[in-house]
Amino acid sequence: MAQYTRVSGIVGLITLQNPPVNALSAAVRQGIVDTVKTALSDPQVKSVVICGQNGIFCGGADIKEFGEKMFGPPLIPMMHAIEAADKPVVAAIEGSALGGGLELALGCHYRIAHSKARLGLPEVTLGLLPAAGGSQRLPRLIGVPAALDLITTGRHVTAAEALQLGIVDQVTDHNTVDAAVKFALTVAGQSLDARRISTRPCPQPSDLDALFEEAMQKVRRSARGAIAPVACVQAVRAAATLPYALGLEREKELMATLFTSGQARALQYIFFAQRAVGRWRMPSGASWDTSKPRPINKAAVIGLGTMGQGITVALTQIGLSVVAIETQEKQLMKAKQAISGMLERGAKRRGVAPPLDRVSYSQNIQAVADVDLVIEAVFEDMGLKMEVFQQLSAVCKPGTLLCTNTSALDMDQLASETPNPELVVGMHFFSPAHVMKLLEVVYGPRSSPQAVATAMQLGKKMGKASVAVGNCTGFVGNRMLKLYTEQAFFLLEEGATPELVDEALEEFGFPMGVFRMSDLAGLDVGWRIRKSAGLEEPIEASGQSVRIRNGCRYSPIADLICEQGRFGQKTGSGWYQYDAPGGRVARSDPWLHSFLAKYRARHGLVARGIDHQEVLERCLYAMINEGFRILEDGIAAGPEDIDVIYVFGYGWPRHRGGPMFYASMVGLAKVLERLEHYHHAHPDVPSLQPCSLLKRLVASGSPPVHRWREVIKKLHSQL
Ligand SMILES: CCCCCCCCCCCCC/C=C/C(=O)SCCNC(=O)CCNC(=O)[C@H](O)C(C)(C)COP(=O)(O)OP(=O)(O)OC[C@H]1O[C@@H](n2cnc3c(N)ncnc32)[C@H](O)[C@@H]1OP(=O)(O)O
Repeated sequence: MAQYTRVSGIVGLITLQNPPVNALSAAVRQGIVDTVKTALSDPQVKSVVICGQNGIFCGGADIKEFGEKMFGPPLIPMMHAIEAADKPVVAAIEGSALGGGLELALGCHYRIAHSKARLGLPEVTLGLLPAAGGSQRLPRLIGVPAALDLITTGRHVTAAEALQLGIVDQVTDHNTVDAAVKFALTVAGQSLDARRISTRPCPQPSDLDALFEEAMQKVRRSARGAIAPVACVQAVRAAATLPYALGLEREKELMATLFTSGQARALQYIFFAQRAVGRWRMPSGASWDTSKPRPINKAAVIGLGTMGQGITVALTQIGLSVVAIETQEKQLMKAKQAISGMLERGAKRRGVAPPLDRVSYSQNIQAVADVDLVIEAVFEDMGLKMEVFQQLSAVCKPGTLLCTNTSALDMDQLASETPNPELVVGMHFFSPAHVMKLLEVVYGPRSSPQAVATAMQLGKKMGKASVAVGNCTGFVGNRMLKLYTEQAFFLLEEGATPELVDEALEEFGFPMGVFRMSDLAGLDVGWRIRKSAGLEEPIEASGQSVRIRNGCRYSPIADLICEQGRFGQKTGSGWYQYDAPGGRVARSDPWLHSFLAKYRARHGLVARGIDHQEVLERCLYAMINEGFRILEDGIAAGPEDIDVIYVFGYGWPRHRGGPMFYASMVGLAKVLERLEHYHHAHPDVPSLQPCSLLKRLVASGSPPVHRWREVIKKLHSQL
C-alpha cells in the first residue's frame, strides 16, 4: 500500500509501504493510484514527493505476482497519470530503485537520490524487459548507447554514475526525503513541459543500424540462446525509431512473448532459489534461523597454489586479516606477488587503496595460533591433508574453525583427525576463488550448526551463492559432473567426436562444452583423482577388458589421452590442439580423430551416427538422475540447492534454471522414459538406471519443482 501525508504545508508525500523492498504489488499500485489522485486534487498541494519506507525506494514489480493471474491497476497508465500531472512529482530514491521502481521514478518529473542508492533495470535477468515504459523512457533520457548497456545487462549503477548519466537530477548525502521535499518546494509552479520524458525525442546516434547490429551481436554472444536480451535490444530500437506511443506498443508486444516464456520462469525460479538456499537446514533439524555464526576477524589459508591465492584474496577483500602459509619459500614468494597483484587490480577497479597490509605471509604453521578460522587449500591428497589437520589441531587456539577446500575428498575422515570434529566443515571454492560465485559448504555428521552457519555467513560476505550440502564423494557439483563427463566419454567410444559433443552442449547454452572445458581445467586433475580411486589400473593383461571396472562399463579414453602427456591447454593438446602450450584457441585435432578410430577398432566398436539430441539426453539426464539420487540421499535439501550450484559454479545456462528445474520443464515422465530407454540400451551403465525418487515423483503426478520437497520428506520418513 501507499501512505499519504502533507509536509511543509504544500508538499504531498507518498510513501510506498510493502516490506521488505516495497515491491509494486497490486495493493501498492492501487495505493499509488489513489494517493496520487488525492495529492493532485488537493488545492493546498503544489508539488508531490514519492518515497519508499525503511530506506528503500522500490525493488520493482512484485515478482511473486508474475506466476499468477494479475489483478490491480496496471503500471503503464499509473506512470502516465504521474507524468501527466500538472504539479511536479519528485522521486526520493534511497536504497534501491530497480526495475518497475526505476520506471516509476522515470515517470516522475525529477529524481533525487541518496549517494548510497543503486539504480537499474534488471528485468533482463528475470527473462523480461522494462515494460512499464522503461525501455522507451530511458533512451530518451540518457541516449541509446547508455540505455542499451543498462537494459541489456541489467546492471545496477551507483547514484554517482546515475547522476553522470543524467538518470537523476541531484545526489545527497543527507536525508533524501528532506532533500526531495526541499527540492519540490523550489520547483512548485514551474513549467513541466521539458520534464515529461515520454514527450522528448530520442537522441539519434550517428550510425543507428551499426550500433544496433553490434548490440545484437554482443547479446547473442554473451547470453547464448537467451531471448530476453534480444528483445531488450529490439525494444530500445523501437524507442530510437518510433514515436513514443508506437514504441510503447512494441514494448508491450515484446513483453508478451517473454512474460509467459519458459526462460522467464526459469530465471525467476533461480532468483528465488538463490535466496532460498540461504535458509539452509541440516538433517539434524539445525537451521539458519536457529544457528548463530561465530565472529571471524582473523583467518588463515594453508597452501598457496592457485586456489589458496584466490581464497586469500577473497577473504582479504571482505576486510579480514589473513595469515597466508606456504612451506616452500619459492612458492611463497610467487604467491605473495600474485596475491598482491590481484588485490591491487581489485582495489583499482573499486577506486580504493589495496589492502596489502592485511595479509601476512609465513612458512611456519605456528603463525596460525591466534586465528579464528583456517582454510586448508593444500594439494588434493588425503595423506597430506590429514597431516595438516593434525598440525592445526595442535597449533590453533581452542574453538578455531577448521575448513578444508577439498573438491571431493571425505571431509569427515579429515574431521576424525582432530579432537574437535564439530569444528570442521568443507568450504569448496571454485577456481578462480576470488571471482567464482559459488561456495559449497560441506557438513559431516559431526559438524556443528555453528560451524556451518559461520562458513555460510563468510560465503555470503564474500558475495558468493553459498549452499550447504552433506558429505559424499564429489559433494553435489562434482558428483553429478562425473556422470555427465562419463557419458561424454561413452559417446566418443560409440562414434561421436569432441567437437560434436561440445557443439550440442554449447548450443544448449553452456559457455563451453565438456571437452573444451576439460582442456581449460587440465585433464591431469581428473586423471589423478581416478588413479587415487584405483580406477585407472590397466587390467587388460589379466584378460579382463579395460572397458570394465567393478563390473560396470568404464571408458579409459581420458586416461589414455593423459598417458600421451596431453593435459589440455597447458600442454598445447588435449581433446583439441592449441598453437602452443597455454594457447586458448581450440582447433580440431586429426591425431585425436585417428586415435579414436584406432581405439574403436581395437575394442571392436563400430562408430554410429549420434545426433545432438542424444548427446543432450545422455549427458544431461544421467546428471539429472544423479541429482535425484542426491536428493534421495539427503545430501542436498532440495532441488533449488542443486540448481544454484549448477548455475553459479558449473556454467549451466541460467535461462534454463538449473538441471532439476530443467527436468521439470522437460517433463519428469519424459526424463524417466528416456533414461529407461538408454538404460535398456546400456545395461552396464548403472547411472542410466532411473532412481526411485524420479519414479516416485512421476507416480505422484510429476508435481512442480517447488513441491518436490514434500515427496522427498515422505520418502525420508519411510526409510
Ligand atoms: C499474456 C502476456 C501478458 C504480458 C503482459 C504482462 C504485463 C505485466 C507488466 C509488468 C511490467 C513489469 C515491468 C517491471 C518489471 C520488474 O520490475 S521485475 C523486478 C525487477 N526488480 C528486480 O529484479 C529487483 C530484485 N530484487 C533485488 O535485486 C534485491 O532483492 C534488492 C532489492 C536489491 C534487495 O536486496 P537484499 O537487501 O539483499 O534483499 P533480498 O534478500 O534480495 O530480498 C529480500 C526479500 O525480498 C524479496 N524480493 C526482492 N525483490 C522482490 C521483488 N521485486 N518482488 C518480490 N519479492 C522481492 C526477496 O525474494 C526476498 O524475499 P525471500 O525470497 O522471501 O527471502
